[in-house]
Amino acid sequence: MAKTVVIYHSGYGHTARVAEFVAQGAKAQTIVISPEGDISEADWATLDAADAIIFGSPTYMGSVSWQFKKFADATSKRWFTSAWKDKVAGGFTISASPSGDKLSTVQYFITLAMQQGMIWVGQPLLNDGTLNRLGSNSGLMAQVGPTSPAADIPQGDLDTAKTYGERIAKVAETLRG
Ligand SMILES: Cc1cc2nc3c(=O)[nH]c(=O)nc-3n(C[C@H](O)[C@H](O)[C@H](O)COP(=O)(O)O)c2cc1C
Repeated sequence: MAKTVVIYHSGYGHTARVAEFVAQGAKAQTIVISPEGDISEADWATLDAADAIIFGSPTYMGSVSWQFKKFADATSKRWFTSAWKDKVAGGFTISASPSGDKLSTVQYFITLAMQQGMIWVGQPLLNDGTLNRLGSNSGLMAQVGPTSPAADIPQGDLDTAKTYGERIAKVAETLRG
């Protein structure tokens, strides 16, 4: 079975809740980027051994959090040896505003994946008002108001997250052959 890993940073628990559902769908192991923007050597080894990596970050000021960016910069060591080439990639974000410039965050994930020679998987679900409510096809987006706790993230967004995880795991399995 293909090995899928979800790696994310979450400042206040919202991204963590979405990550839970993505990981459930993908039957993935999760790695949490610390408040200092770090992961352990064992976590790096887990990522290196993965067939698929799914990136997650809240949208902060129209991009990934600085902790996620610190992790992304640290992946440059993998870039030098094309170590992550041909791994499957995906990404998810959450923000408070309906748009909130989440697309910039997803596009950053795509750039990171392309720099690493990975194979990006988008979000093909049509917006039916519940699933893919936000109508994002580039990657997974969720949204909940600025004063709402993670428990208030709409179930449709979480179901979409699960479906996205399932899709990435399926693509990874297919490519693995
Ligand atoms: C520093 C900071 C910057 C933020 N910038 C944005 C933003 O650009 N757009 C937006 O819609 N929400 C923004 N938010 C709201 C967060 O995206 C939102 O609360 C998200 O659910 C937080 O996820 P987390 O709990 O995983 O950190 C910002 C929040 C913080 C703390």
